[in-house]
Order: sequence, then structure tokens, then C-alpha cells
Amino acid sequence: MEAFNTLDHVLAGSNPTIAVTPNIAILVSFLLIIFFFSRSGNKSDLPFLNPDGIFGLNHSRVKKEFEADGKDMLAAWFAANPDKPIRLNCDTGTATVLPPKYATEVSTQREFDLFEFLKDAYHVHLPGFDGFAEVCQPAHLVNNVIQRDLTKALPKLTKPTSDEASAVIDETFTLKDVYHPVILSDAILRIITRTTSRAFLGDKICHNKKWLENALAHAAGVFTAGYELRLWPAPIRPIVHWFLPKCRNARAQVKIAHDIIMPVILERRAERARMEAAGQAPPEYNDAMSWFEQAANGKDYDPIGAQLALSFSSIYTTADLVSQVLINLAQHPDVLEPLREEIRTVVGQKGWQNDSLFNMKLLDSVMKETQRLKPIESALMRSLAVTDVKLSDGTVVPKGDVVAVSSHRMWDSELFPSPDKFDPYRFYHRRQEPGKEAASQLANTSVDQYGFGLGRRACPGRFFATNSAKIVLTHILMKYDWKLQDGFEPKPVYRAFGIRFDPRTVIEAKRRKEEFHV
Ligand code: HEM
Repeated sequence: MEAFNTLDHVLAGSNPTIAVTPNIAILVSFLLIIFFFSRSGNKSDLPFLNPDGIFGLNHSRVKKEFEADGKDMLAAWFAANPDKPIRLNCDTGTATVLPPKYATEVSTQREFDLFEFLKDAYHVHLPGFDGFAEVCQPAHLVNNVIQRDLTKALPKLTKPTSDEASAVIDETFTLKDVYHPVILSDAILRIITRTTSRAFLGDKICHNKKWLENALAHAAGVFTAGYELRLWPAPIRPIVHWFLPKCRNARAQVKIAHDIIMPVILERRAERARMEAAGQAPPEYNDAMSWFEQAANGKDYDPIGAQLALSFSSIYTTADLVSQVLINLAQHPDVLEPLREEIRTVVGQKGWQNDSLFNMKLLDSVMKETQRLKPIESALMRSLAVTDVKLSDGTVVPKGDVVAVSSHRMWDSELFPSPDKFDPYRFYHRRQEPGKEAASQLANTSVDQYGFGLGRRACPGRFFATNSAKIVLTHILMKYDWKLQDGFEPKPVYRAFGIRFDPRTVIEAKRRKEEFHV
């Protein structure tokens, strides 16, 4: 108890430095030695981008360097060696980053396992990381429900998502018809949290302020908690996590989610039992709470982890895409009128139809071009090599390495002329070329554009994400004019592999005269 208090006190500082009693120091040293010698063997011939000395236990220094400069380091390597793999030390361990020519191979190799990667990187055996634990369950309930039930329900979700988007956009962008500042990240995160919660948890919980705050806090917090815990050597994480503030927050957020969601699930179960006992058909709910219950079919699962997984997979990713689209459009206002004209034709004349979102082809192109220029990661399809994997050209990815495929094909001038230029019509025109129609749509992935991953490694939520983002953008396009604040040039933020829209962005927005009810 005393020792834990000491450790707790030490951990309150920002650096993971251990200054504890001799007994603990001996124990920790012993564990570190085991950890050091149990690291994966070095069966790879590949060079290291950021090598560390043999005394660089846990490689903290070089990992932090990669955290800060990873984008430039990888860009420099692939500029000089476009087709050559490279190894590096990053916060999730030793990684082999492959050039794009390996994308198909990585997406089909079963020995590259996403779930083993998540188990390791997101501490699934520790409380607070319940969402990751549920994603990694062998039954893969979360993936199955997204792929099957959520995607099947999309036509029915358009109207409720649109109604929810309308209400929350009124709140965040306001009804003011003079230019006023809107903090982009705050506004879009609130909008996406609410619209996605409508689909996942129905219309009652999606209006519960505590749920919305908690879902948003967890969506960001669980990733930072995972990251901060990874800075500590693996053997002591089961102890350290009890004391790290971010991990404590993650546990508290799981508890809040439990207190909000579980009573509704229990009420529905009881109602179902009552109706069945009375020989009546139980009511149907078109939300993920009910899809999980049906998919589990009485088997044990964690409904709270499942819901948290849905929200943390959706919120930041979708908000990032929508925010970056709004930034790109502010920088290319000439395309606003053609986009509005498309919406007038598709939604204005007929209201929301089953094919409305499909028919927003220019908006789809703007979104896909946005994702091409700024995918969410500079290397995608991250997974763990569960055995030594020999690739078709003889390259070996050693067991225990994280593997990822560099995104730089999306910036290749042979495939995408003027690759640094935002061309809103790029995919709109491609879509009209024979044989390219499918691959030019945002939700479809290809070896040239794998912003949503590829093949069996593609994001299962991409159809839902595409639809939700389009609905939100439709409302904003028809209801607001917006521009960037004078003199401000947003710059994406790079951290390790991650690329996020500039969170400092504040736009000036004003309500337009309503043309029709979206
Ligand atoms: C614009 C929004 C989104 C983007 C850009 C995105 C991107 C990705 C990518 C790239 C992957 C594959 C992993 C990789 O290649 O590194 C992935 C996986 C995943 N995504 Fe998304 N995603 C988005 C939205 C969503 C949504 C809305 C959901 C849930 C409804 C979701 C659920 C998942 C899940 C569960 C996985 C793991 C898939 C697996 O089991 O292989 N994503 N996402």
C-alpha cells in the first residue's frame, strides 16, 4: 500500500521516471531485464530509420523523436527509396513500414493480425480499455454488427441522422446571419458525436448530455491513455495504469457509460421477456444496442465495450474528414456553388431518397480528394506479424514487428497529376471513365487510394462514415457561408503516423437564407 502511494506520487509528474524504494527498484530492474531480452529477435535485414544504442531500454528517446518528426523521417526515406521497406522504433514497438507496392499482400496475409496489434497497443487486459477488449473478442461482434447490421440499416438512418444533424448544427454554428467565429474542432466533434450516437444508441441516449460528453471524452482519452501507458515497459503496465491520470479517466468513463447504457439494455431485455411470455412480438429498435443483443443471441458479451468501440472508432475519424473538407472548401470557394447546385437537384427537388447520397457525386469527389491529400495516417493497415512473414520478394517481417503500408502512393504524380493540388473534380471525372466508376467513390478502396484501408483490412464503418459525413456537409453547405479567419493558414498536425486537421482552426460562419428544408 505504502509502495503504491510512493509510486502514485512519482507518477503524478509528467515523466515516467522511477524513483522508488530499493525493493521496488530491484523488482522493476528485474522485470526490465526480462522485457529487454524477450523482445523480438532481429531476423530482419532492413536498416533502422531511428536506431537506438543497446542501452536504450524501451527506446524512449528515439520513439519520442519519431513521435515528433515521423512524417519528415518517413517522407525523406521514401523520397530516396520509394520502393524499399524500412524499420523503425515507434511507441507501439518495432515497426516495418512497407512501400505501397505491398498493400495488397499486407491486406491478404492472415499472419498480419490487426487484433493482435490492438491487444498489445491498447492493453485489452486492463480496465478502461474495454472497447478495445470487445473489438478483439474472437466472436468479432463489433465488426460483424458494423459490417452487417449498421450497413444494412443505412437507408433507414438517413432521415434520423439528417434531423439530428440539423438540430445540433443549429446549436453549434448558431442561427446568426452575420459572420461569427466557430471553433471547428469543437463544433464538428459535437455534431458527429450526436449524429453517430443516434444510430448507435437511439433517440433517447443521443440527447443525453452526459452520454455525449462522456463519449467524446473517451474517444480522445482512451487513445492518449493507451499511448501514455505504452511509454512504460510492458511488464510494469499492469501496475502503472492504476495511477496514470489518463487511465483513471478511461476507467471512470467506462463506468459512466455503463450507468447510462445498461439500464436501457436491461429494460429492453425485461420488456422482451414479458412480451414473449405473453405470446406477443417484442418491439423492434433500429439501433446498435439491439443489433448487438441479437448478434450475441444470449451469449456473453460486453454491451458497454461494444458501444464505446463504435463511438471511439467513429467520432474523431469522421470529424477529421468533415473538418478537413470544410477547410479545403474555404480555400476553394469556387466549388461551393456547384456543390449547392448538386444538392438542390438531388435533395431539394425530391427530399431524401434511398439514392440521394449516392447521387451526390461532386461532394463524394471533394471528400475523396480530401482523404487522398490528407489520410488519417501516413502509414495504414497497421497490424502485428504473429509469425516471421516472408513477403513475395523475399523481404522478411520478423515476428512481433508492427507492419504498416506507407500512404505515399496517394501522392504519386504518375497516378494523380499535380498530386499536391486539391482538385475537387478529380474523382468526379475519374468516375466517368470506363472501369473506374467504383474505385473513384469515397467508400470504395483500391490499391491507389486506401485511406479506408484495403480488402479484408478495409474499415468496416466506411459506408456509415461516408453517409454521415455527407449528410452533415449537406446541411452546412445549404445553411452557411464560411471562411477562414484572416491571415490564418491551417496546417495538418503530424504525430508519429497520425495526420489530423489543424485543431487551431476557427472559421467565420454565417447563416444563409433557407432555400428548402434539408
Ligand atoms: C472517415 C472516417 C473513418 C476513417 C478515415 C476510418 C479509417 C479506418 C482505417 C484506415 C481502418 C483500417 C486500419 C488501417 O488501415 O490502419 C479502419 C478500421 C476500422 N474502422 Fe474505421 N474509419 C472511419 C470511420 C469508422 C466508423 C464510423 C466506424 C464504426 C462505425 C469504424 C470502425 C472501424 C473498425 C471497427 C476498424 C477495425 C477493422 C478491422 O477489424 O479490420 N471506422 N478504419
